[in-house]
Amino acid sequence: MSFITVENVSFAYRSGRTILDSLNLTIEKGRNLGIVGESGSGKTTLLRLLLGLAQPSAGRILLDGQILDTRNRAFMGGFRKRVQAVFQDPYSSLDPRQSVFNIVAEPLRALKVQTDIESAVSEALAAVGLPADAARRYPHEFSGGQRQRIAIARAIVARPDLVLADEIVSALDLSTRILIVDLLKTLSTSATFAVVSHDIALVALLCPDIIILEKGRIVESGPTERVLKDPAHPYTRRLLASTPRLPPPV
Ligand SMILES: Nc1ncnc2c1ncn2[C@@H]1O[C@H](COP(=O)(O)OP(=O)(O)OP(=O)(O)O)[C@@H](O)[C@H]1O
Repeated sequence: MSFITVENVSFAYRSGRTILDSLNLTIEKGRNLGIVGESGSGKTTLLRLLLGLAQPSAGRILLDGQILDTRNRAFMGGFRKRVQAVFQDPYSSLDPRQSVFNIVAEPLRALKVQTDIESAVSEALAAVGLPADAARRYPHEFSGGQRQRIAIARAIVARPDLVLADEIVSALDLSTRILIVDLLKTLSTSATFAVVSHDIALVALLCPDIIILEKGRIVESGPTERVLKDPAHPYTRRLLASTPRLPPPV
């Protein structure tokens, strides 16, 4: 069974315009999903729905067959432990007044996860390649790439099944991007990632499956290798044409 199922999901903000239009997709455990589309196509809005930060205007999202209902507090407690997120900007996403230990420990405390917090934080920091003494320091002492590692440590510390990653390397320089992509590849053995990006090349490195969003609609989806080799939709072809160089197939 799919871990996440999105069934006929539409979404409009209060202003009324439809932002997502009848989306259907599934996320299988162990198969990272790339979500690609131009600016404004609705990628972040879709992630907000998948995170339970907003409720679809129509349709439904299922987690292991159970409806994601943001008003169901009992369900949301378990859901938040299983689905975590990392956002684009490693500068604004970390509270500058909190130590790295407190930042990484936050989901464990908020979700009341029964675990040894000290060792869970050390394990998460080690998993993202940061030294143990990073825990005592503060975000401003770290580079952009290291901050993104801290944000990733926070996302994985409660051992979620799914991590939603929204343009998480776009604020970083090229060499740091490559290191973070390598890290996500390694972490993909223990969590599934849904990766939002403008960058098809990056998605190709990480995600066996892809959806292409245009103006809130999925215009193409399937195995990334197939979509890249033989794009069926003109919008996908345009996106591919604007990608300078593609890596070898996944
Ligand atoms: N809070 C909001 N109220 C009204 N409209 C919004 C709101 N947030 C986003 N939108 C609109 O929803 C559409 C989709 O935005 P979204 O951020 O999901 O796109 P995106 O594909 O993630 O874009 P980008 O790549 O630039 O981040 C845009 O037209 C945007 O203007």
